Amino acid sequence: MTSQTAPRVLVGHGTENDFVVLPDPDGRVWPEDRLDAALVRRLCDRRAGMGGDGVLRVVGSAHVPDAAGVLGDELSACEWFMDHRNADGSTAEMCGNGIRLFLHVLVSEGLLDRATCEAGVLVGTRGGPRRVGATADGDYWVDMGPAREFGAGEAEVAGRTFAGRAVSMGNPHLACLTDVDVDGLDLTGTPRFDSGLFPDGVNVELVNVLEPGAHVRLRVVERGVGETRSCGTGACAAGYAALVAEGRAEGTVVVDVPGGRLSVQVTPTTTVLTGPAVLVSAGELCPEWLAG
Ligand SMILES: N[C@@H](CCC[C@H](N)C(=O)O)C(=O)O
Repeated sequence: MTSQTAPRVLVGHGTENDFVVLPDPDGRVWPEDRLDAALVRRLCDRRAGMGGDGVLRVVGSAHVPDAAGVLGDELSACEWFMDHRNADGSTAEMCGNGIRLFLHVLVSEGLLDRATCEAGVLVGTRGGPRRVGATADGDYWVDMGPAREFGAGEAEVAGRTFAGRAVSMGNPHLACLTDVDVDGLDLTGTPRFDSGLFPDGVNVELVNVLEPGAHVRLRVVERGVGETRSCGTGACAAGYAALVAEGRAEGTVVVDVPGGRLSVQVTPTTTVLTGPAVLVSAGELCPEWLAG
């Protein structure tokens, strides 16, 4: 079979935020009109598809029509582009767990050598270029740039109202520090929020502080997905909010999520997220399923 009839597909996760990964180096396997929102929803379906919180297309930036617009002068510095889709088929500007898995896939698929990966590379995203690299112990880090706070807001979720900070990590977040035990919340519903503050929707983080400015527990309801077991950009927003609550502009915060543990290092100009990336399986999509 050729790649035209049976495209390669991988499944992996970062702290159990899981993704269907589609290698497409020269952009010929999954052009925009083929990988449309309906197919993304089918791929992410946990019963009738591969199953995942989203899709990551691994594509050369030169083959993404709108890459020049988001990467500007740095287009040529970003050989690769993380084309991220949420499970509902929508696109997002950034994905902190996904971009670590993206780098892991570049190496495992032989598209990037390990030494370059360890040194760190710029990857294009719809939120702009992000530097990503590997740690000596096999984890991955990504520099998201500074957390940008743009107001205060509220979300109604689990029958309660939570107040939080509106924070952009490239994508929008409402990071709510709360004394309500987040482990006891039913997060199956859709959060209500101020669409004036968040015209493009929002990811809602509910955060218990375990150690002020140093350690938090997080649950998250993601835009375009629902509750997930982890959100890397959400962890960054939560880490930033936990530090600001202590009057600090920098520090390192351990973020426990249902799917594991992440580390977030904040300075006024950078937010470095570190955590694992795990590949679970690799194979081919069945042409019969694709045609269905
Ligand atoms: N899980 C991701 C974020 C994915 C995008 C998000 N749902 C959005 O729409 O902004 C992460 O690890 O950051």
